[in-house]
Amino acid sequence: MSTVIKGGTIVTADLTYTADVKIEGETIVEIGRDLSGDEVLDASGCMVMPGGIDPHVHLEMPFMGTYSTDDFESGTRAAIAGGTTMVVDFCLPNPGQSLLEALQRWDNKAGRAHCDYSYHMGITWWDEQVFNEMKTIVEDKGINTFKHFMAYKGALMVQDDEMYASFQRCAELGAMPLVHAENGDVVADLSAKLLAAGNNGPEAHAYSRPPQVEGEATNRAIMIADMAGVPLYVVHTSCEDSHEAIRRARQQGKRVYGEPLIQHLTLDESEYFDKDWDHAARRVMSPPFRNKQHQDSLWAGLASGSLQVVATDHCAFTTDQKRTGINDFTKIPNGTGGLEDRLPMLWTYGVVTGRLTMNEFVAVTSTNIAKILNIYPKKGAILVGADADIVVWDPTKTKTISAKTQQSAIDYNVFEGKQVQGLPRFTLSRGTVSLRDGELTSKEGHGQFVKREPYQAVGKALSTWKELTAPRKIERSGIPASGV
Ligand SMILES: NC(=O)NCCC(=O)O
Ligand SMILES: [Zn+2]
Ligand SMILES: [Zn+2]
Repeated sequence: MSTVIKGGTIVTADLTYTADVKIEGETIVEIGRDLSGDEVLDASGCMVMPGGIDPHVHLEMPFMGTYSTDDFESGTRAAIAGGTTMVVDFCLPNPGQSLLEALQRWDNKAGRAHCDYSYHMGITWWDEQVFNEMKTIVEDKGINTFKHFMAYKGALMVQDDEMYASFQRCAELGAMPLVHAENGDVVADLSAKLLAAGNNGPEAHAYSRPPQVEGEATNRAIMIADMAGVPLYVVHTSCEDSHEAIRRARQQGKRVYGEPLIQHLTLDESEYFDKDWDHAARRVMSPPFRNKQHQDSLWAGLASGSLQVVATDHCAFTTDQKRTGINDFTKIPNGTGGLEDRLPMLWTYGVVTGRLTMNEFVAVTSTNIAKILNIYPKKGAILVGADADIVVWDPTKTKTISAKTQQSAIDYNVFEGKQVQGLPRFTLSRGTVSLRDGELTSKEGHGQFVKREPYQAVGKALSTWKELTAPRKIERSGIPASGV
């Protein structure tokens, strides 16, 4: 059975051209003019692009005494509806729990996925068992990224010595560390002071996490990664303070990547000042939304290449779950949704406004992260031999975002009322048409785990340089006799 996507404009991270795309089974087999096949999908007036890859989601995540409400079923259904064909979740062991045991738990949940998926493994505690299991995770389980939380003191947070040890282990294994970069000690202290002063509303969540806590932690993680000789990926980069650290590190030749979220690019801190408690609490996430200057910095980073990826950190809690923190902002579950809206929002606020080109759009929603995750060109590409993960994008199609029509299982949408221009006409997941003329046709359980190989090139370059520049003992002849 073959499918031909006909009459569209192929848009990749570096090329724009007119051609048809032929798919057999799960794979792109031909790109050219006047192709024929068993089924034809009309792409006239549309862009044919690699499906979106969201490298940062938390589906059914155990967090702050509850679980995020979107699971692998509803979350990946939302992904497909918005043109995203792969997500990367975070497997998070409980303190003291084996990484392999945690992985089993995540595998049990992910079997319901509508699109392909992978995991980052969380380093949430540290001892010899974790050190040993990291090797199995990389070499046998196909996971080459390890996440470290520098915030959430008393829960997921790791200390600097643990982070340094884990980063060195990543270097040995050809893996890459990720960081949630906020200074958790400062956040805890600011939170306690705000609460003691009676400042218990959702706006205090933002006050407790100023840009400095993110800038400091980003700098610290970058320096620790440099000393360990590993590349570093900084998740949810929300402000200039963190972006500046990443930009500077890259100018110095360090392999550091930054990931703004669609929420931080398009929503600002005024959301927390809303008189409606629910409105403000629904937008509580870490880091919090920032002001316009920080947003401008993130947009500039995407255009100039100092920031590489736009994600969602989709971690959706219902209003009822948010109300756990009604008298204490530190108990409001942290997280917002966005999986269905990432591509339409970025197209509308990025491409339609001229902040990004179409090719840059593809780069930051798909191709760059495929390269960073070491799955390119299987994913993130319109090339012969690549997986047929494709979005046929209609730039004239519009809608008003509303919780009433969304796939996500929660009862609101942080982008409620936003008019978007640019939506998928078709979404194909490994050759299967999963969204047809805007209607979902995807199947629960279609998604497969994507194995990721260790990093060869960057790992080798960094370890070679590290070895060349390592401190060496100076051999001396004629050492003077001791003066004693
Ligand atoms: N971001 C957020 O507030 N919740 C999800 C967990 C995390 O990424 O920190
Ligand atoms: Zn985080
Ligand atoms: Zn996250």
